Amino acid sequence: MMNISIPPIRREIVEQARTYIDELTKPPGSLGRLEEVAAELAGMTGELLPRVAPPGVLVFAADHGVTEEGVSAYPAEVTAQMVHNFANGGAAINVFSRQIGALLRVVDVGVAAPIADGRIIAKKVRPGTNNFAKTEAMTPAEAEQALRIGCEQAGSIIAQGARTLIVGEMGIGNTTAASALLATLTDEPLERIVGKGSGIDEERLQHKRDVIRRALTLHRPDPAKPLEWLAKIGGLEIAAMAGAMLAAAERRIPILLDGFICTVAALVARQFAPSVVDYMIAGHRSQEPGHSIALGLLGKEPLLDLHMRLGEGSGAAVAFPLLVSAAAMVNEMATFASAGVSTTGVKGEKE
Ligand SMILES: Cc1cc2ncn([C@H]3O[C@H](COP(=O)(O)O)[C@@H](O)[C@H]3O)c2cc1C
Ligand SMILES: O=C(O)c1cccnc1
Repeated sequence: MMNISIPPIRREIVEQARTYIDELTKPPGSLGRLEEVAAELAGMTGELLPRVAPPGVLVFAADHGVTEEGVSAYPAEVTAQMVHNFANGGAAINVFSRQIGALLRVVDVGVAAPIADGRIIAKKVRPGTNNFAKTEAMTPAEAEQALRIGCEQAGSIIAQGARTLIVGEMGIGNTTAASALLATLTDEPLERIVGKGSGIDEERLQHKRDVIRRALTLHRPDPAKPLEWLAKIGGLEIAAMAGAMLAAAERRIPILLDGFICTVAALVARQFAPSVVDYMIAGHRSQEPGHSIALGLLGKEPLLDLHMRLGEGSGAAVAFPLLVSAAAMVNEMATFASAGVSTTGVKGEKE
């Protein structure tokens, strides 16, 4: 098994940051959630004055055998087609990555079709998973290999200078895998967990739930055995995403979460090392209904709710400028003392 060692959050730095933030030239608490985010970033990085840029964006791509059950609005070929689109810079995550000055890498961990493009990192564990409605998606060894690839890619983008990690995905059918994983972590019924993903109609949605129900009955997956759990009903990109998050937390690098699939990958990471959650900030709330359930399990309140439902890391990338604002506030604002601003309000009216 993997050897994961995550340092604890620096609680004393969180406290120091809170005290310092109250000394900045503003009524205490008036920058709201940004103040909390700044203190959290300080505790994660161990720096009273944290820096979050540049962000590193890792997009992991893989295919899902379960697509043969007709669970997505799009054919499985779209995964490979979108990988080429990523290489050419034309996808949403390319646009938002450029906007935020991110280091962006796209990694093939299991696309079914051959990808021969020097701009895509070639780490194919296998060409897509098996249909988990019929058999195990992959072997535990393959799940572990994908996890390790995620770890390595995060380690390398961080070594390249990334100070925040955003993890995205591309994989037609992956809302089915993510929903199946989530269903084993909660008592919520499939009616509340499983959504329309890329946009299926009501009839196909019923079918998607049936497929997941069948798979859960077949495999009886146990999240307490995370590699087997991932192997039975997971996905290669989901495993790689979880691995990347674990590696970021090991290096005190804040993780900015994207939507449904990313948040389920965060829950997967937690099954390997619970304290990884301390290094996560939820970027946004996706429209996929299971996302709110997954966020609830993680205990995270998202920064944004823009009615997005894309994945790729897009929601996290759009939320990233809020981390920049939080860090800039502590790095650049004057204190009452340095600016010569009076801290004493009218008696009884301060705060
Ligand atoms: C063109 C296109 C671009 C995407 N980018 C992300 N996804 C998102 O949709 C897929 C999951 O939805 P489902 O489980 O319904 O297949 C994933 O690839 C996810 O990243 C896309 C989907 C499409 C069609
Ligand atoms: O929230 C997500 O990550 C998501 C939702 C729908 C389709 N693909 C991804």
